[in-house]
Formats: sequence, structure tokens, C-alpha cells
Amino acid sequence: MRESIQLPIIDLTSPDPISTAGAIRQACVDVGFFYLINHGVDEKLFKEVLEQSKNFFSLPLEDKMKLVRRNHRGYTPLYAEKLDTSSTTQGDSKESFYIGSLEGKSVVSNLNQWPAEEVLPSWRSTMEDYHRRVLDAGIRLISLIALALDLDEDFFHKAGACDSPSGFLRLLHYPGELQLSEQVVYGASAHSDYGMLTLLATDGVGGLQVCRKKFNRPQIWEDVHHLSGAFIVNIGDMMERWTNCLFRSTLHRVMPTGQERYSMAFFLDPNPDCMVECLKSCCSDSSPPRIIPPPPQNQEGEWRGDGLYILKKISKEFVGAQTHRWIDLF
Ligand SMILES: O=C(O)CCC(=O)C(=O)O
Ligand SMILES: [Fe+2]
Repeated sequence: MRESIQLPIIDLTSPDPISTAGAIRQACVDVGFFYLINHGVDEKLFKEVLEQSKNFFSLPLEDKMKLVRRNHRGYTPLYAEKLDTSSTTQGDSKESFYIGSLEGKSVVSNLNQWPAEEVLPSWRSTMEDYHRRVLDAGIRLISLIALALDLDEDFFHKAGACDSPSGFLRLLHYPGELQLSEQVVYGASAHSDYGMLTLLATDGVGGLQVCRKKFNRPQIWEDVHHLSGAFIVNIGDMMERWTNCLFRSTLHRVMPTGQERYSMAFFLDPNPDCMVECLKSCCSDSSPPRIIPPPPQNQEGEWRGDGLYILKKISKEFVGAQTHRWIDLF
């Protein structure tokens, strides 16, 4: 039988922020994943989003293709994307719809990549409502993460991260039946998320797995169970770099189970102008910054004079695409 992982449960309304921060630290150092409960996004809204997501993915392909992804918003068809770019397998067996926020303003903006109101009534308002509420939960969580890093509670707020942050909501649909293929097919192939934090909600169908030791061979994959009403939160690459690899951005994937599956991933990133540098509480003489900036010709990265910290001005275009250009030293 496959191993499954017991993730810690973090209560966002805990009356004891210090011990909660300690539990978050432990979770982020050990595995980079935890459950988040009492996050303020109610069950009714969650069910509505799930229902509306099913409605969208049930539309004829030609209607969905009218909203095909532009500027990181909109629809991506089945097999069109492969999260593990090193793998030789075919594209991932999932379709998705991206809903973004607008730079410089805390509002949802999908650059007119919305299904028509007469086709899917109140679709847009449901998604906007969900987007705002998950963003709010994520921002509250960031204060606890600051405490977990031995920083002031408002550290990330003062650093400008929470002032008009970027929030990308990605609706995902994994079909139960797969195209016949000789190759292994993944729902979502192995990857780590690029940004600061991800808040994931699923319909309860399994398939999500994590690999804690990405360099070990064979890789060991452990199932992540659904916890009703909880978000599954994970650390992304940017936060891993910010914390000098203290917090882990863990490899994960979705395996097909033969059952249809829906999920909603919310990728939370700092304001695009926020400077991301190795946190002082995460480096010392004996533990210097482990990530070097992108090559000098890449205008988006820069050395700081003392050569100690890693600087990165996040692209306004798309935070994620940029962070992958960092060079890992580990
Ligand atoms: O659908 C899921 O459970 C995970 C999706 C995911 O990891 C992603 O989109 O980055
Ligand atoms: Fe992911």
C-alpha cells in the first residue's frame, strides 16, 4: 500500500499565534505543506465555486476555446500543458481556467477572459467573491508566517508584499477517463509551485502526492488526503528562496485515479514591486544565502553592492515565469 502523509493542521483563528507560528515553522521546514482550517471561506461558497467550475468545464470545447489563455488568464485545454518540463511524457491530463488579479489594485481582473453571463449566470461574481476571500485568508496567513520566521507579524506587510498582492486562481478539471496512450499519463506532472504560497481546495477525490526528497532515487511519493473544509497550503519556490531554503517548496503531482476530479489552486504572490531578498532571520555567516541571481544579462535580477543578498525585482508581467530563472545552488 502507498504511504500517505500526515500533515499538520493549522487553525487561522487560533488564540495562540505564537504556538501556531511554531507549528507552521515545523510544517514548512519538514514538508512545506499543511492544512489550514477556520480560514473564513465558507463551505457554501466553496460548493458554489465547485459547481460553477463544473458548469464551465462541461461547455463544448469550441466555447471554452473562445476564452483560450491570453496574458496568463483564461482556458488551457487538456494535454496542452506539462508541468514537468523535463519529462518525456505527453501533456498533463487536465484542463484549467486561470483568473488573475490586476497589478497595482486589489481587484480581480481577467482582461475580459470571462464566460458570458447569459451562458453561465453569476459565474463571474462567484469567482470574484471566492478570489477575494481566499486572498484575504492568504494575507492573514502571511502574518503567521512572518512570526514563524522570527520576524515581526507585519514584516511582509511592511515589505510591501501584501499591498495589492497578485492572486491567481486556477480552476482545474482532471477527467476520469484518459486518452489511450502507451505512455504514463499524469494529471499534473511533478512540479513545485513558483510563488509565495498556494491555497488549494479539492472536491475530495484523491490523486495529490508529495515527494519530500526530490533528489532521492527512486523518488518516494506519498498521498495527501483531503481534509473536509480545509485548504491544503504549500510553500512555493519564491518563499523557499526568500527563506534561504529553510522553508521547503516541495515537489508534488496529481496522479489519475480513474475518477473525475476538480480542484481550485490559488497562487498568492507579493506585490510585483516587492523586493524579494534573503531574509536576515534565515541567513548567517555559517549559513549564507544559497541562491544566486539570474545571469547579469537578465535585467530583472541584480546584485546588491555587498554581494550578500540576492535581489529580485519581480516582473509585473508574471511573477512565476520569472522565478524559474533563478539558479539553484543545492
Ligand atoms: O489539483 C491539485 O490538487 C494540485 C494542482 C497543482 O499542484 C497546481 O496546479 O499547481
Ligand atoms: Fe502545484
